[in-house]
Amino acid sequence: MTARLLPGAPAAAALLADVAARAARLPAPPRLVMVRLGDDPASVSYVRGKDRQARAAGLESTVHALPEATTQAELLALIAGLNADPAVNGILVQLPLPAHVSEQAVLHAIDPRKDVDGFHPVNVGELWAGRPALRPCTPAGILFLLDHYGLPVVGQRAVVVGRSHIVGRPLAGLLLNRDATVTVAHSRTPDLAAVTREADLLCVAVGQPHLITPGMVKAGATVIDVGINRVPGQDGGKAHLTGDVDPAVAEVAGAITPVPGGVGPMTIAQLLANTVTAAEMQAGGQGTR
Ligand SMILES: NC(=O)C1=CN([C@@H]2O[C@H](COP(=O)(O)OP(=O)(O)OC[C@H]3O[C@@H](n4cnc5c(N)ncnc54)[C@H](OP(=O)(O)O)[C@@H]3O)[C@@H](O)[C@H]2O)C=CC1
Ligand SMILES: Nc1nc(=O)c2c([nH]1)NC[C@@H]1CN(c3ccc(C(=O)N[C@@H](CCC(=O)O)C(=O)O)cc3)C=[N+]21
Repeated sequence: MTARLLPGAPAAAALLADVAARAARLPAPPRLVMVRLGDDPASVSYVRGKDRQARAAGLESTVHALPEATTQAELLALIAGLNADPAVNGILVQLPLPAHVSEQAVLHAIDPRKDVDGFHPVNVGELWAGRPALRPCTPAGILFLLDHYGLPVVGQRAVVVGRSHIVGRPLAGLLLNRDATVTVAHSRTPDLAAVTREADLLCVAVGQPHLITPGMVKAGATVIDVGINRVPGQDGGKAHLTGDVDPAVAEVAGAITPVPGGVGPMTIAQLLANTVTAAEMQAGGQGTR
């Protein structure tokens, strides 16, 4: 059997159509402001992609590209200004930050109502309490993708490999809120294969190329590959992106997301959806999901 492929593009297009329709109903186009420090090529490229897609969806987007040497106090002052500006609906500070800036201090400083990454402790708490709030983009995008393809979540044995604050933990929370039975595995999990083989729904967010091999996957399972690993080309060929899941897993799984072109596009679409949700909330509507 070869697994059904789950490309992100059609699901992202469906989400973006909804984003554009909701944005058009607001009194003014929602405004997203992104901040990045330094010139890490991956960060530059991600922020550029988000900026371009935001404009394409009818949102306003501003990027503050600050020098690597920006102090924490300067960054906090910028965030305070954005928090106070009623024309700004969503604020994203691209991670990772340089070592001299405390990620925690920055994430705590963003107004939770403008926190389109869903990383502020208030939004983290609301997620784990199962209450509406802004949700982290990659996990929320994964749930949208599963729903788009009609894949079940309720009652599924879900295994999340990875427990980061940006993917693994919030994904586990969202799956739990949707009535999956959730296990979270990590680098200290003994016999990872025994755990992953239990999964009907296996989500992998580790950052190790091809960590998950066919023998670690239950026949027919749905496999969500979050990993984005840049591997050097062979014999001077071009570098390319590959996931945390060995492509041979497609011979065992029932359905699988590609890398690139799987979860990545969902993350960006969900960021724009969160920006519209934030604008709706600030306009006094309900709008959290
Ligand atoms: N497609 C998308 O939109 C996005 C993709 N990514 C990609 O997803 C991957 C993960 O990102 P992120 O969550 O930020 O990564 P982190 O490095 O923050 O976390 C990695 C997690 O994997 C665990 N881990 C490491 N090695 C193993 C192992 N051998 N077995 C089991 N668990 C292991 C770690 O465990 P421990 O906690 O014990 O150290 C940790 O919890 C990366 O490739 C990243 O580029 C990230 C964000 C968005
Ligand atoms: N505050 C903050 N919020 C984030 O959401 C955030 C962050 N910081 N720091 C880095 C990670 C990573 N991340 C990705 C988003 C899109 C793709 C994506 O679109 N990937 C394409 C490929 C892109 C390429 O070609 O490089 C794909 O998978 O098809 C990947 C990774 C968001 N992150």
